[in-house]
Amino acid sequence: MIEASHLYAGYDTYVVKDVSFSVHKGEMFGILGPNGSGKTTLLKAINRTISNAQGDISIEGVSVTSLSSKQIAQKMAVLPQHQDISFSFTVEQTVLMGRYPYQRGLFKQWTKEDYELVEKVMNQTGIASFRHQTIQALSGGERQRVFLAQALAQQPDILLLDEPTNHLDFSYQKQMLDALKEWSIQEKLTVIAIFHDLNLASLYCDRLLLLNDGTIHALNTPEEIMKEETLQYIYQSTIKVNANPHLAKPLMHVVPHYTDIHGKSHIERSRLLITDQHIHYHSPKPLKCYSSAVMNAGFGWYEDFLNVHVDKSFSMEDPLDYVKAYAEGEGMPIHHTVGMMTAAHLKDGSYRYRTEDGVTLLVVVTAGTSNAVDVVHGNQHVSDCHAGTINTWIFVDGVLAEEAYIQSIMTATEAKVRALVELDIRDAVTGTLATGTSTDSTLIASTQEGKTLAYGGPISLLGKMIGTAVYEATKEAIEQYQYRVGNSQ
Ligand SMILES: Nc1ncnc2c1ncn2[C@@H]1O[C@H](COP(=O)(O)OP(=O)(O)OP(=O)(O)O)[C@@H](O)[C@H]1O
Repeated sequence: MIEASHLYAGYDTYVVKDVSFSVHKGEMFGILGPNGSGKTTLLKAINRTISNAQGDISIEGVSVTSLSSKQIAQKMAVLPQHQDISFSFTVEQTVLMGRYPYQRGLFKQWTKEDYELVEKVMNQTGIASFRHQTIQALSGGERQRVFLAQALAQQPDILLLDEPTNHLDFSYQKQMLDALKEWSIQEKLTVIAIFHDLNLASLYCDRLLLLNDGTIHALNTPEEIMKEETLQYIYQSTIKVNANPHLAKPLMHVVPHYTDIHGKSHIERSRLLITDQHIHYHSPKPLKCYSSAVMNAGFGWYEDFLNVHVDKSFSMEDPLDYVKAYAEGEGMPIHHTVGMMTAAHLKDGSYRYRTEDGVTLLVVVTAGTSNAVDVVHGNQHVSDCHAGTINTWIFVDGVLAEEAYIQSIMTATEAKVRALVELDIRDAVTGTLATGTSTDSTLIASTQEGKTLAYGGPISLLGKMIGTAVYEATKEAIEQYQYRVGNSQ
């Protein structure tokens, strides 16, 4: 364990003021803070490379003031922010310098162990292939890795890093942090690193120290530190915090503030195209969409929304490939397009387009009810996917909160069920009232511009609009479907 108590450090005046903390063995500890908040000065104070410093640093209970500089170097290695490269040593020679703290005797020579260790760290940092090149002939990122190798060759218990991913491309940032994390877990290396990237710090560090104007503003786990209010206060900037979709970690993103040259986007009826083969809605700007579509389901931003007609006998083995190929054939880029499919006749589909109280809504429903299911008796059905389905699209001109997306889908589902019940649609297996079909799909997409819509429940403005529009459109689409089926018998 390394302990810093009541550290003061600076130049003409103290920049770091009364900073105390401890870092456990094998911990990965991040130091964050705005430019000029004192991060580098704090690192120098820990490493005792600043003259104007007060307070104590102890390693495993032993104060560093009682250790020689060689002893400190055996315990602690540093990767500074900027490296002096006025010399022209080769990569291998530079890494070997990390072994100086271990040299003994009058005739200082490198041992077999030194060379073996240097070989190991050069391989770990991916620099062995250019071992004979001079350090000056390397790129900024390559040099960064050479100096990391040098620090590792020191075999320290504690590694201090000032912006270790500076100069590194995306792939090497990940490689370096993965390696540091691995060493901290496997070899109990204690890592204390300065970060500017909030996401990398949160992903890799066990705890974070947030420095502001030379003092500790917060010291806690990434989950506790990464609060929107804290970050906005410290960085004086709008930073949004969401859940990382892959890990139980916060995900930070800046919200840019500039005038969009494309202007505002609106939901417009004229952008909806209905043919026998497909229904297509195109938005000139991406809409924030949440869907259970075949192609590009989940949350995302999309410009094209596609509902493709397939024959009732369509084999459901590979619906995604089919929708992808169809979208590409129509010139709709896959990464821009949400795609669904249905066996319903698209011309029987129904839509509602209306504006109320500054909010515009477009609802599009296609319906076939041959696979109608009573959700209460789903267990009496065999698991089999058919293309007869009710697809519900909801487009909103407004700023929807995340809960409004979920509530809107609940409201739309309740409105759909109401239409099915009123039309006495029955589950063919159980004979009971159906609540949907076996493969219904829904999407809700919003411009995220205009009026803020915090809720989508049945008596909110948005919920009221969705409730009636989905009910009416579903009822009309099913009636048209029934009329067609009745006439074809
Ligand atoms: N050698 C120096 N002499 C005098 N003042 C200095 C020196 N180095 C840094 N400072 C001042 O100390 C303050 C803290 O600097 P420091 O480099 O510790 O901040 P930092 O948080 O690491 O900043 P950055 O994020 O920009 O790297 C700054 O106001 C800086 O101008």
